[in-house]
Amino acid sequence: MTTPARNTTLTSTTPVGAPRLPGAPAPRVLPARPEPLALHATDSALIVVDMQNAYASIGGYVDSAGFDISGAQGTIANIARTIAAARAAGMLVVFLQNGWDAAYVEAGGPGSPNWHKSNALKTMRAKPELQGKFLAKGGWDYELIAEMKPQPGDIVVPKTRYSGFFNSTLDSTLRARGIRHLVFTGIATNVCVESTLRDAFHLEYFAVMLEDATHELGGAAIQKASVYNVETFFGWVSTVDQFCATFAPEPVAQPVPAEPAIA
Ligand SMILES: NC(=O)N/C=C\C(=O)O
Repeated sequence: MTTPARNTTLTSTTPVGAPRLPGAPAPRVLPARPEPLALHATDSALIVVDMQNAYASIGGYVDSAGFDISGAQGTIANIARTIAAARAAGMLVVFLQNGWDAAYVEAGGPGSPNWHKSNALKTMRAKPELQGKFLAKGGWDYELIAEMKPQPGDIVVPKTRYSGFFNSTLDSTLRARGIRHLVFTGIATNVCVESTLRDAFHLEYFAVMLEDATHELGGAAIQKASVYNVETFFGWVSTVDQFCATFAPEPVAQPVPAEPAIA
């Protein structure tokens, strides 16, 4: 089977974005593929997906289940930069946090596909000595990593399935604040990031993924496929540098000193 060629023909330089009221201030324009995105810090949210020990730390769930997260350190640094830029610009920061109650009632039993597909649950069933360790509320694995502790003004949304919109407060939290654009970062690109971003598309949000602030589960080809899906079907793709440059503080105009009077 051949990999489909990257669709490079349907690009444009005209920015797109949510409609604005007449008289609204000019938006910032984020360079993105396939088109630049016009957005304000105040009608946008940075979504940080599942930056928990389970997904980003050695000894956490995905590492223990055999996935390669050796590239996660670079992703962590890039997300930390993005969070700092978003907070400085006054953009809402939302942390998604994946997992279940300590008794795993929220995970579902054999009647739930989640019980069969969750590699956390499967790994714990295969190794009973790990039972209770992965993604259980109150445990280290469930915690957000040290580099990404929420600050006052940030919002944490717990979730029990891959999509952050499923059975959660995410949609109402965003709508109540007039948010129309979502900037996606986190782990994993091809699972919880893409699932949440796809649902965002169906709920009429303009979603952009910062490709170097995400990390895949499954290898480089999987990252490429997910980026292709987002860019071609569900949203837009940009980078951390482009995001930080777009939302950098605007230079403040300095008063011009008066000419000395000639005697
Ligand atoms: N956060 C994620 O992308 N999670 C992926 C797999 C899992 O939670 O089992």
